[in-house]
Amino acid sequence: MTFNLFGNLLLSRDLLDPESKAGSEFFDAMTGLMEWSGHANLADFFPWLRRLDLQGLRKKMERDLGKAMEIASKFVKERVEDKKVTNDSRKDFLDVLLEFRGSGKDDEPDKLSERDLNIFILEIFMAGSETTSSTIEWALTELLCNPESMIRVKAELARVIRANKKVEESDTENLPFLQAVVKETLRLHPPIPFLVPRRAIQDTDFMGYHIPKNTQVLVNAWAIGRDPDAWDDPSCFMPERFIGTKVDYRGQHLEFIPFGAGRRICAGLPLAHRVLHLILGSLLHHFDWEFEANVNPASVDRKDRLGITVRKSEPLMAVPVKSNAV
Ligand code: HEM
Repeated sequence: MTFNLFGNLLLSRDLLDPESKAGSEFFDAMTGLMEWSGHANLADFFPWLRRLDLQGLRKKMERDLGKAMEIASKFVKERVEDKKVTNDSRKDFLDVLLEFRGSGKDDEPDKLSERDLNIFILEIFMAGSETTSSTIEWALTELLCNPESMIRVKAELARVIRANKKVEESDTENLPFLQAVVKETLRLHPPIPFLVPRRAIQDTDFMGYHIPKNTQVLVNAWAIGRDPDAWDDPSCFMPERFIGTKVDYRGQHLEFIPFGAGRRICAGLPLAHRVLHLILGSLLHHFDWEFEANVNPASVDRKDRLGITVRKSEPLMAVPVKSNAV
């Protein structure tokens, strides 16, 4: 669902249209890219193995990256041709990239090269789609395992969203418990648990540790979100812990950094904030949810799977039932 959402936002394309061969090939190549780029690689521990590519990861990356770049490039070329013959005033993200004009001085180009355009497109899909869908999957899993929170969030939606109405972006500010559910999900299940790796640019002494120049440093946002010095009952799903506090994920509260903090904080945070509440709110408002037969809170799989993002190891199989509230 989020892949399709970004397809529409970036390219005005329905990428999961079963009729679209390019859409499904692009989806497969991007899914592969996300899988291989997050896979544990022996060469990271034993750099002399790099040339051998024992796990075949480089080969698979090159194959899927090549395919994804080729399809993205086709989408861009089609748009450039379309713009010559149509007078469509609608603007999506690709139009904005195509119309970008820089100073051409220092490091700023006068316009984006075809390669940069393709990389922008791939980066947004990689950074935005799995992170968002994994958060929604975990939120539903936690709510199904914690029926009191499920009842409370659905009651809030039924009260705030008028009958027969859809959830709108502008409703989010009136849904404090839904916001608390999203925060609590990201506290327990940050999709990028070690953020993006940093490299020390000089020898550094920090809190009694010596960090030599060029050391790769990982920030463990997962452990920070479960630190018992910062959180009561850290492993329990309790959205109400955020009610009445100002703690949020915009990089000001360092005990809670699922989007990172500082100058490299997630560039898509404002979009993710909107999309997460809109999708989760809509799914909860319009449907009641149940586990599939033979699954219950005690038996549901709660393991993580490592890729470029961390997501549920076994996909959640939940059953939607049309809600009586709407
Ligand atoms: C639940 C949703 C998301 C989460 C949890 C998330 C999390 C993150 C994290 C942890 C980082 C690295 C920050 C750091 O190392 O300090 C990051 C970077 C980034 N994210 Fe997100 N992200 C999400 C959604 C999105 C979306 C929807 C987009 C774009 C449409 C996006 C675009 C980016 C980009 C471009 C970067 C790189 C920024 C840079 O290096 O300057 N993200 N994100």
